[in-house]
This record gives sequence, structure tokens and C-alpha cells, in this order.
Amino acid sequence: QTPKPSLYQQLGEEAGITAITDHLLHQIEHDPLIVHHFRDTDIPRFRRLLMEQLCELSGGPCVYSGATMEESHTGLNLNTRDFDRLVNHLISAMQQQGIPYGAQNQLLALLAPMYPEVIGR
Ligand code: HEM
Repeated sequence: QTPKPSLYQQLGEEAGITAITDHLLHQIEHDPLIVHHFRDTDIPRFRRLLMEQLCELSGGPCVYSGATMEESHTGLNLNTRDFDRLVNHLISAMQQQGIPYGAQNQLLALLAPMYPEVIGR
């Protein structure tokens, strides 16, 4: 019996997470409703930290080295609509990468509890 692939494996490991992150960044860049939030952001750093976080969260061999979600989103005053748009861009990035639905849902379930740490701060 072959062992069940981990979420990290189903996301395509480092290469898959890199592709998902880059697709997400591209979508953010072209989304006039949320791009302004990133005006003062160091994008290469944000990209590196987001990949690290997705890697760690999915059980990959990474240790997230960024700020807490609460710290990094304070002062941005994000709302539910901002959150939903980001999540939808992430779903579309995973779709584009051909990530199985089950794995997509597992990742979304790991991100959902961060909602209160990110919104209204
Ligand atoms: C579950 C949802 C989210 C996750 C997992 C997430 C993840 C992250 C990570 C890992 C960082 C880097 C932290 C650091 O700089 O040390 C970050 C920063 C940031 N996030 Fe999020 N984020 C989420 C939701 C959002 C939403 C909805 C928006 C806006 C639409 C947003 C906008 C930003 C911005 C602008 C920064 C950079 C702040 C700065 O320049 O210092 N995030 N986020």
C-alpha cells in the first residue's frame, strides 16, 4: 500500500508552491480592488515569506521566518472583501497549477483560521 501524499507533495512541493505564489502575485498586481494595499510592500520579501508560509503550513521542509499575521496586517485595515478576493486569486492559482480539489480545500482550511488575525487591523 503506497502512503498518501502529503499536502506539500500534492501542491507540487517547492516548484508547485513557487508557481502558485507567482500566479497569485500576478493576479494581485492586476486587481485594482486590492493592489493599492501592496503599494509600500517589498514584493520580493513578501513573495519569499508567502512561499515559506505555504511550505510550512502544508507540511513541507520550511520554517516561516516572517512576522505574525496580526503584526504584518496591522494598519492595512483589510476587510472581508479584500480577504475573499485574495482567497479567490489563490484558488485560481491552484486551479491553473492543476492542484486536486481535495488539496485545494485542505490548504484553504488551514488559511481560514487566519481571517481574524488579518481583517480589521
Ligand atoms: C489567509 C490570508 C493571508 C495570508 C496567509 C497572508 C500572508 C502574508 C505573509 C506571509 C506576509 C508577510 C509577513 C511579513 O512581512 O513578515 C503578508 C504581508 C502582507 N499581506 Fe497578507 N496574508 C493574508 C491576507 C492578506 C490580504 C487579504 C491582504 C490584502 C488584500 C494582504 C495584504 C498583505 C500586505 C499588503 C502585506 C505586506 C505588509 C508590509 O508591506 O509590511 N494579506 N501576508
